[in-house]
Parts: sequence; structure tokens; C-alpha cells
Amino acid sequence: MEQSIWQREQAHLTNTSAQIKQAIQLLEQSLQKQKNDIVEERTFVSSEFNDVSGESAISFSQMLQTMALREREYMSASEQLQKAKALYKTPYFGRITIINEDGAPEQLYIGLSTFREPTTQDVAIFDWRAPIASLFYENTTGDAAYTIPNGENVTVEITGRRQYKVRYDQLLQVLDADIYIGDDVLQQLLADTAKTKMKSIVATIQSDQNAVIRSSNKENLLVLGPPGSGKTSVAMQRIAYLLYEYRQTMNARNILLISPSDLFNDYISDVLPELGEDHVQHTTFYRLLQEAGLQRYKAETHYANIERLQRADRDMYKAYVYKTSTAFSKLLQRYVQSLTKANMPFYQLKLDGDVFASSKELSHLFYTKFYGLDMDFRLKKIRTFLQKRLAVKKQADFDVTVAQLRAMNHYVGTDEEITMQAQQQIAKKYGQLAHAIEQLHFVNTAKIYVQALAKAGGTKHEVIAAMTQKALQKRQLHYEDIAPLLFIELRIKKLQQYPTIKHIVIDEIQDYTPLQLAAIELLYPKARFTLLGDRHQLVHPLQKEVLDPTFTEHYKVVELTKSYRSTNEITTYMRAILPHTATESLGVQGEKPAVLYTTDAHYDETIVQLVTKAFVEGESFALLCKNKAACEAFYARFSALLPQLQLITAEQKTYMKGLLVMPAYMAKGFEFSTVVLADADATIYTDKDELLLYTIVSRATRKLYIVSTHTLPVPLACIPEAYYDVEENV
Ligand SMILES: Nc1ncnc2c1ncn2[C@@H]1O[C@H](COP(=O)(O)OP(=O)(O)OP(=O)(O)O)[C@@H](O)[C@H]1O
Repeated sequence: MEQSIWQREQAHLTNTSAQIKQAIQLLEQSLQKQKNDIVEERTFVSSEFNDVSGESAISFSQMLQTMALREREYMSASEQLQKAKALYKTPYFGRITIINEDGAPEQLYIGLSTFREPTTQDVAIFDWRAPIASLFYENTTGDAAYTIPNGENVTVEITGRRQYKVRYDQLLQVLDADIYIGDDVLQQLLADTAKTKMKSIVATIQSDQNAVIRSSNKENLLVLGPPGSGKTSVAMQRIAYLLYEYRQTMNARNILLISPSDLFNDYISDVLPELGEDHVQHTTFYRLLQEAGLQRYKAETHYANIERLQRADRDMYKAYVYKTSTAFSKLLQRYVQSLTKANMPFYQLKLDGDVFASSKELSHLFYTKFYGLDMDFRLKKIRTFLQKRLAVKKQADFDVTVAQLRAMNHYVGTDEEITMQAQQQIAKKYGQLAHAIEQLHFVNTAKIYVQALAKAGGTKHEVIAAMTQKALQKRQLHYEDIAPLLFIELRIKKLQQYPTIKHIVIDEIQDYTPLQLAAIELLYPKARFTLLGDRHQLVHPLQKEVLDPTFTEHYKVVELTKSYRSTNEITTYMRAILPHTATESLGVQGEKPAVLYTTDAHYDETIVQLVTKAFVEGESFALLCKNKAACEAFYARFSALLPQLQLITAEQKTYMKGLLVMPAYMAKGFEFSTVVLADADATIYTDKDELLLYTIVSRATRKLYIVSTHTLPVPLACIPEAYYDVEENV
């Protein structure tokens, strides 16, 4: 870099930094003043408005409005201050030089948020999400265009692109990166293995990722990409983009992230705050059961489901495959629709052993009295009808109870106390029934599910239906039963809906069945979706139909093809497991993966030597075994030899680095500097585990070791020997 360029850039940075500092001081002063005003007003209000009736009620309410306004202004100024402080640390990371539409040259500095020069109010730093900043992420120079909010395209000429590494007012690096933005910076970032949780990629977003991030909220997006292509990173940047672009109508409370686990949520929880935004609401599919009021069931978790199906017998296998199939999804949707005409099953409602409403009567109300309305409306009409009947009964019972209490031949209390006692008795007696009516529990949703399962006919379906009925009677739900039941519940009753959620991001979408997505759509009727996934990253032993075309027909599908996570050697090894995949590796150079052959007798020694040689304090080093039992056995065997070793189980809620042992399926979505597949034997992983192995090896950023005591699993044995090193300890 020419000395004069460096000096000019340093001078620019010094100047910008001073302006940010000045802005911070002004904001701090203004905030202090606002705070004093608020305190003063509050003191005034509490001393002046002892009596808020008549005239003073009007001034009191005006005062409250003014105070609320002031407090909002205060909050917004505090946010600005936070943003300015973040900018002070890293004022900008990029610059683009353009000839604008009027033919004049312009230099635009790009940073985490917009900053205006305090005196002139000119934009000194452009928010990376501003329309014009999009040009920074294009992979070209020359003519280019960006879209402004009214939809118009503005054409400019890009003449240069520069990247910076800056800390406060110190320039650490300047790079001219005309064509491929971020090439050098990207490589440096990728070489940094010290990061704890996921970091933002704002300075090095690639042009294909940029297009996804900036897609309009009007489109439902499905983003597909191989391991390490930045899907999760893109998802987080996209949320930040939506929060900026639609800031008038959307805030963090309107966005929901559905991810595989709380651990995963913790792993990504730093990204949005790093970008100056609040972390959004998060949930898992499993937790939606509660949202939908189905807590009465004891449901299996996703991880427990994987463990169970790793050992599935034929019947379990068939039931799982059928229940998660597209065919069943379609059948169930049709079946539920057909209930508008006939066969809606009702429970009879009882009160104190007497029939309060028979199933025949409920059916009559549904198909005769309220026929013609949507199903949920009919049910709500029935609810009102039953509530009226209940109210009459309750009143009569209440009168009798009060009379009885009064007639007692000993003192039971004052009139008021008697009324209260009667009310309590009535509430106790009628509470359960009132709740059942309120929640429309008189619809037998479990029966609908079982009938739908048997509907296709034949012994297979009858067996599946009978097995399911037995489990439901015991209030047990297998993971694959959650979606159908949730769907039925939500589709028929429409009781739970969360219209405030305007955008939903679902990561690892390949793990979802069509019915899961359908249930989510019902729960969040106003939401648009960004789904991200990879057909090949499957750790479930039986996931058969993944991202079926019907699943995605309402989505704009975008494919990412480059992989950034792992060294080129690891990506080459990974790709060889699925030769038909064409992942382009943009990782750094590194060592080839190593296959360590050992024996049962030398296994302990091999593992300890490997950890001693390869584990670096402060990095993430994951030892993976196929399932929970194997990990527990591994932990028991090595915890004394390797005192830093930590066992990660499904209960783990916070992400951590260090020397970890965890079930292979739990590693999906995460990345580790070093991955050791600690039980790579053909007896443990068969050719059916090809996709699990593919997923596991793609978790390693720098080093990959495969430890085998007997024979390599077939999918790994097929990899050309040139792609890995072999070591033996026998
Ligand atoms: N444009 C980029 N600049 C810098 N780093 C990037 C970029 N894109 C992706 N990465 C890095 O690549 C790694 C993989 O990213 P991420 O986890 O988002 O990918 P993914 O597609 O979700 O992976 P997987 O499907 O394998 O879980 C992360 O370390 C991320 O920081």
C-alpha cells in the first residue's frame, strides 16, 4: 500500500473517529438533560396530582402523555448512543468509489450503522444495509445498479472497492479488492479459529449471499446450500437487514427464529447484538406444542427420537416413515377438510357423572344447527351455546348452594362470606368443564389422527393406527406424532394464532416434514418465511423424504454453492462421501484429514496421544460418537485421563468451547476447530449412515481425525486414499 494512501486513510479515520466522539458527547449531554427533565416531571406529577378527579384528571392525562413521549425519545436517543459507541470501536470496514448518476465521483464508507457528520449532517458512514451499500458487496467494478425504496433502479459506475481493518481511530489494514470482495480479508477471517460463538460476516458478505440477505420480505425464501456455505450466517444477517429495511413496521418482537435447540440459539445469540440489533425471539418446534396448548401430552424430544429410531424395529420404522411422508401429509389435510361434511368425532361432556352434552348432540349442533360455517366458527358457536347452558346451570346451582348454606343450623358467616363460599364451591365444581368448553376439548383430535392413519387401508396402516392409539391413550407422543396432532388441533380449532409474528426464519429445514411446516404456518398466519437447509445434512436415521417439491412450491428457491467453513482438504474429503455434490471450496489451505487405525488394546493410548498433540487450549475440539450411550461410555473411560473433557448432552443450554464429547447428531449446525470421529467402525456406521458421516466431517474447520479400531465405515472407506493421511497405532 502506497504510503500516501495509508496516510490519507489514516487522516480520514482520525477525523471520522473524532466526529463520532463528538457525537457521543453531544448525545450523552442530551441524554443527561432528558433524564433530568423526566425525573423532574415525575417528581412534579407525584407531588401535584394527589387527586386526579375533575379538572385535574385532564391535566394529569395530558401530563402522562407528555411523559410517555419524552420516555420514548429518551429510549431512542439511548439506542443512538449505543450505535455511536459501537461505531466508535469500528467506524467502518469498507469503502466504495463510484461515479454517481450525475457523473460526479463519490466515496462511500460502509459501517455497522449510518453516521452523519454532526455539523453538516452529511452521511459520513453508510449503514451496510442501506440500498447504496449493496454495491459494496457486488462482485464487480464498472456499471452497477441498486434499488431505492420506491423500487426505482439507480445506475452508477463502481470504480473501486476498499476494505479496512480498523480499531477505534487506528488503521490496521487497507486492502484494495476491486473484483472479489473480501478475498484476503475473508481468508484472514476464516483462518481465525479463536471465535467462541458465531460471528457476523458483515464485512465479507459474498455477492450471492448478499442477494439472499436483501431479498424482499414479500417473498418466501428457501435457501439451500452445502455445509459451510453460510446459511446460518446469512439468516442472521437477513434478520438484521429486515429490521433495518422495514424498521417502520417491524421490530425484533415481530421476528421468530425456529432453530434445532436452545444450545444452537445460544451459539448464534451474539450475532445480532454485534450488528447493533436485539436478538430476536427464539423457539424450537418441540416447544410449539405448549404454544398450542397440548401440554397434556408427554412428548418425545427430537434427540430422543433419533436415539430411539437408531434402534427401531420394523413396526416403528414403518410408522415413522409413514407419519412423516408427504403422502400422509396430503391425506391428513384432505381428511381434516372432509370433516366439514361428516365424521367429526366428539367427546361427550359430563358434569358430576351426568351427561352435560352428548357427542350426538354436539354432532347435531356441528352438522345441522351451525352447518355452513367454517369448522372453527361452528366450534366457537357450539362453545357459546354450551357456555350459556353452563351459566344457567351454574346460577341455579349457586342459588341452591347459597340457600343450603343459609339453612345450616350453625353460623357459617355473613351474607358476603356465604356468597363467596358458594362461588368457590361452584367454581370448583364447574371449573374443569368450563375450561374444556373454552378450549374446545370436546373435539376428539386424537381420534381424528388415529382415523386418518388408518384411512389408507390395509394391515400396515391399521397396525400403525392401533400402535398410535395405544400411545395417545397413555398421553404419550412420539416426535413424529407432534406435527400431525398439532396440525389437526390448529387447523380445526384455530384457537392459537400469533399474528404479531411477521417473519419466521427456520434453520436446518431439511429436518422438517411437510406437516411440521403446515402446522407452523397455521400458528403464525401473518408470517413470511425464510427457510434454510441442505438436503444432504441428515443425521436422523430414517428421514426419507426431504424438501419434497410440494413442500417448497410456494417458495423462491436460492442455491448457495460455495463453502467457507473448512480447509480445502476437509471439504475435498467431505465431498468425496457424496461425489454427486459440487461444492466449491473457498476455505483456507490446511492439512489433510487423518485416519488413525488402532486396536481395542491401544484405543485409550491413541485418543490420549491425539488430544495431547492436537488440542489447543481456547479452541473447540469435539470428539463425536454415534449416540448418547457411546458418549457416556467414552466420558467414563476418559474423564480421568483427560480432565478437561466435558460431556455435552441434550440438556446443555449454553454453548461452550474446549474439549467436548457429544453425540454425532448433536454436532449438526455447529463448527469446531477440530473434529474427531472417535468410533469410526463399520460395525457402528453402515452405508445407511452416509449422510450422518457427511454432516459430521463437515463440522471441522481446521482438523479432522477419524479413529477406527476395526474397519472403516463403507462411506469413508470409499474415499480415495489420496484425500487423507493414514497413521497406525496397533
Ligand atoms: N461471507 C463470509 N465471510 C466470512 N465468513 C463466512 C462467510 N460465509 C460463511 N462464513 C463462515 O463459514 C462458516 C460456516 O457458516 P454457516 O455456519 O453460516 O454455514 P451453514 O451453511 O449454515 O453451515 P452448515 O449447513 O454446515 O451448518 C462460519 O464460520 C461462517 O462465519
